[in-house]
Amino acid sequence: MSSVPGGKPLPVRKPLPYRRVTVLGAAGGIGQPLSMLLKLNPLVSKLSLYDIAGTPGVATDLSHINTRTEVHGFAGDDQLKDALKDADLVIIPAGVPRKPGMTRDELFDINAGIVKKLVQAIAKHCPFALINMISNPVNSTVPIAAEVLKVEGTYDHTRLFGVTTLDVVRARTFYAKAKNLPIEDVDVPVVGGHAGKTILPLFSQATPQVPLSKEEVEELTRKTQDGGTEVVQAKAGKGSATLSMAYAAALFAESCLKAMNGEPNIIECAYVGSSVTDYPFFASKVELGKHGMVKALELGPISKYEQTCLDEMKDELMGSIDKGVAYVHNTESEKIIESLK
Ligand SMILES: NC(=O)c1ccc[n+]([C@@H]2O[C@H](COP(=O)([O-])OP(=O)(O)OC[C@H]3O[C@@H](n4cnc5c(N)ncnc54)[C@H](O)[C@@H]3O)[C@@H](O)[C@H]2O)c1
Ligand SMILES: O=C(O)C[C@H](O)C(=O)O
Repeated sequence: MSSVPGGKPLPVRKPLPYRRVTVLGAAGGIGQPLSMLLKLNPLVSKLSLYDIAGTPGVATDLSHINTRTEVHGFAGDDQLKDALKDADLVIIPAGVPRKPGMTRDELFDINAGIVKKLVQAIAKHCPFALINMISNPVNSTVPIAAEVLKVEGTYDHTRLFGVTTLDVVRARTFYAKAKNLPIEDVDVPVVGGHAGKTILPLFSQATPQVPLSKEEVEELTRKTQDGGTEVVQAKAGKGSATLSMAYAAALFAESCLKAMNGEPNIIECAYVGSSVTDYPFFASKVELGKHGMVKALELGPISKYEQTCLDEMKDELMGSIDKGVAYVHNTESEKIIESLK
């Protein structure tokens, strides 16, 4: 405590570490509300907002909010380098969203190129930053990012995360509602990946544990798996989940920052390179630390039904991973052939 002469002691706050967060795709449906939540987060000292256009406006708007976070807007290829400079954490919601009737995989052709280019820039300008990948199809965009980082020589699986927090947020909401539980006390791990049947909520490990019939488990699992599609249909051509996703991404980012700042026992579900299963990438609970993932946690005991779901996701999850890896290898080979012409 310090004090002014004759006055009350002034509280002395321990300064928070200086943390820089960059959002790539910040002018979009997720990017804008996510940037606002980050501007409200005292753990974020500097927020760099990047998009192909529109970010100076978003940044100026947010900069008038009286919180400690400094906000800067960057737009276009020429400013990508400055947007990434010294970033501790880069969040990527850049890319196109689904329309009704589409699968996430149908976004691959457009989003793969966007993600590749952005991750190449991260490798160059902030190689030690943690990456939170939101762009779909996450089951492929994370393997794409990993391969790009390998080509650039900066890959470390402990720094690359596919954001699957929205699946956890949905499973918590649906479970709490179905069983009339206090929602703030509820947790449900979600493992696998982030598309259709690769999304596997583990209700057998939900807390608090209340009995669920076979039908209830199947219904809650289906509802969680179809959560994204439900929003896409309700928005009827105007995009996919943006507000709940911004909330989920802000939660995950906050956990990354808390862990970076040395807070212990930070556990989140995320889609990461791990050896928890035979899949090279798999969503599971992970422990976060000062430099990213400390470890991916073992699955633990799961029910027979969950084991069947795990077995059934095999082709889809492996197919999406292989597709992402092949994309980088093919586009890199084409580049070499082109340069030899
Ligand atoms: N992981 C998840 O749980 C989850 C949840 C919801 C949405 N998503 C995905 O997030 C992505 C974004 O969704 P949205 O609703 O915000 O879409 P959107 O179209 O509203 O916004 C995307 C933004 O990305 C920008 N962009 C495009 N190319 C870019 C580039 N090269 N560099 C920087 N920015 C670029 C666009 O200009 C746009 O502002 C989609 O792929 C969507 O499927 C993932
Ligand atoms: O469903 C989508 O296309 C967006 C996102 O992956 C979601 O789960 O809401």
